[in-house]
Amino acid sequence: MPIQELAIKNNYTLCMLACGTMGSAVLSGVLDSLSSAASTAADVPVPAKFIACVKRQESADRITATYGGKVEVALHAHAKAVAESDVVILGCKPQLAEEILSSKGMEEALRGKLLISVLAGTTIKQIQDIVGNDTIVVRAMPNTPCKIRQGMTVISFPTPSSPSSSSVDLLKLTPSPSLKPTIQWIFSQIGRAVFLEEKHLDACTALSGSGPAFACVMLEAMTDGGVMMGLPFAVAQELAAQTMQGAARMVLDGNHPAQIRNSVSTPGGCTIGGLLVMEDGKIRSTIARSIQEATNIASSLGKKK
Ligand SMILES: NC(=O)C1=CN([C@@H]2O[C@H](COP(=O)(O)OP(=O)(O)OC[C@H]3O[C@@H](n4cnc5c(N)ncnc54)[C@H](OP(=O)(O)O)[C@@H]3O)[C@@H](O)[C@H]2O)C=CC1
Ligand SMILES: O=C(O)[C@@H]1CCC=N1
Repeated sequence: MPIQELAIKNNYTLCMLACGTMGSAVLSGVLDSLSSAASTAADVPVPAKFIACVKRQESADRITATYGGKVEVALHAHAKAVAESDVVILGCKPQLAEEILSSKGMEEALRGKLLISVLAGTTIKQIQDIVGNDTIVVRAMPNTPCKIRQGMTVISFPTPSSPSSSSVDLLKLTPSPSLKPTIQWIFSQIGRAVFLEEKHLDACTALSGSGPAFACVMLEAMTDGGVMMGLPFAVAQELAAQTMQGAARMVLDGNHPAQIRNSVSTPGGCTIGGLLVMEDGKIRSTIARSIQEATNIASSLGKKK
């Protein structure tokens, strides 16, 4: 069967090849969704067995303590774990991808498999060049709220517009559209998932991948303001977090953020006073430029130093 026609069967084995912060977030969210009755769509393949690959004993112990018997841990025999799997999520640091993917037996183990890379700044072409033409490679950019099933993931398939490759023909390696529901199932169990062209992934890495960190700076600053004005810390933090969540949900429900801002701003009132101070501090360009800077850095993360 040509690799482009790869189809994943139900009750497949999912391997987290490097299961740190992001790998564990995805794993936790998927396991949580499987344990809730409403999660499983009738005709989409779902995983039934899970393997987590890590390097250090303390990480193996952490995974065993967190997931118990639901997840098998592979400490050294990573190629064997991959060989026993159908779908592999690569979750290592970008600079370790080459070492891990070209380790002994890995190319053979990955043959005929679906490899989903969550690595920042590392292109499908770069990964495909390491693993060869017998593995389907797609990219996904999730974020840490996947852990509580409130994540945002952007998924990219190889397409003719992906950066071109010298040694592999990505057009020939464009997987069958029938794989999309399988991949979308994983990431839509743990939040929202959208497909976008790979050329957008560095910006998505900055906006939604790094975004929880940016949002938390804003949240901490709002909390500090409340504490400064005499609120107990825990109360201030709860108010800040719930307020950010509420405003974000209104936007996701279709309200325009400018409209929300206007509706809160009573003429001559306290909100407009606070907003003007924010504008004096150039908060908008500071935040937008942070995304710009993070995008630029993301685009360089997969490059050899
Ligand atoms: N953190 C985030 O919010 C996001 C991260 N990403 C991407 O996810 C990837 C991982 O990031 P993150 O989870 O934060 O990193 P972590 O450092 O938390 O996890 C990296 C994992 O790699 C494992 N590892 C290291 N060497 C090997 C090896 N030789 N074989 C197998 N596993 C190995 C480590 O094992 P051990 O624990 O034993 O050391 C660790 O579990 C990065 O490429 C990043 O760009 C993408 C979106 C968001
Ligand atoms: O900071 C990083 O490089 C990774 C990618 C997105 C979030 N964390």
